Amino acid sequence: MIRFEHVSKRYDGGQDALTDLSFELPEGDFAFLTGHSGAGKSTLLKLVMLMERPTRGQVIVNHQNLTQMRSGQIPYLRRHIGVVFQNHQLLFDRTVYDNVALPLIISGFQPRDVGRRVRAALDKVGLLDKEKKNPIALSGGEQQRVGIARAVVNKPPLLLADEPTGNLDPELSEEIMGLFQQFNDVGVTVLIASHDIALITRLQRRVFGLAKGRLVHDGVLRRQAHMA
Ligand SMILES: Nc1ncnc2c1ncn2[C@@H]1O[C@H](COP(=O)(O)OP(=O)(O)OP(=O)(O)O)[C@@H](O)[C@H]1O
Repeated sequence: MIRFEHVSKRYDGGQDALTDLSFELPEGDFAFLTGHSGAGKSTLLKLVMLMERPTRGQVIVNHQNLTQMRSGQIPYLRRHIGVVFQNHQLLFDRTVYDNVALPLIISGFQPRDVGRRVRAALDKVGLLDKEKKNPIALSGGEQQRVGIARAVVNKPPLLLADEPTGNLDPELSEEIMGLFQQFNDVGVTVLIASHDIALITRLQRRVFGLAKGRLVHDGVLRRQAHMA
């Protein structure tokens, strides 16, 4: 689903954010991306979404080589990628329903299909009864679940998340991870950037570790390693 081949990224006037990065995340996999602040996690996710372009190397997403993709094709690529952010970027002057509906309206869905899909997405994250509320009236965990519903409402085959549990306590973080696992169980490929080593170690999934823009770990983190 995602393949990086010798990818480097240098921002204008900056140092290398990523250096000679190669890895593959097959369709249907679930993996974490971890590393210190500034290691390059967000940059990697931005390259997958084509919010940034690599300085060198190839990025292949969903069978498409992004290096050759023209700007006009980017909205089509993004339609197949759901993204969840730490601060969930919800619109606080709209209802929960409107927030989740937004990607469908942008994609030109018919109103009848919008309603059906929005409710299906809210149902999956357990918020069907909150559709008329303003997100400001919801707890942090519920707001994050609205962000997840919005990310999956288009039924994307790939779900990316950048620190999705950054503001949540351990119990809510587990709940949110449980939701990502449910989407993975039905075939969605999931890649989550997170600092939360304790949570990542508990979940025993594949972990890509970045340090100073280089891949320094690829595999499940052993519990003993975390305890040491
Ligand atoms: N738009 C930008 N312009 C210049 N440099 C940038 C830009 N975005 C990121 N960087 C630099 O690239 C490096 C990697 O940043 P990135 O945000 O990808 O790291 P990160 O692992 O996501 O960090 P954090 O955990 O703090 O979010 C850092 O040195 C950062 O300062």
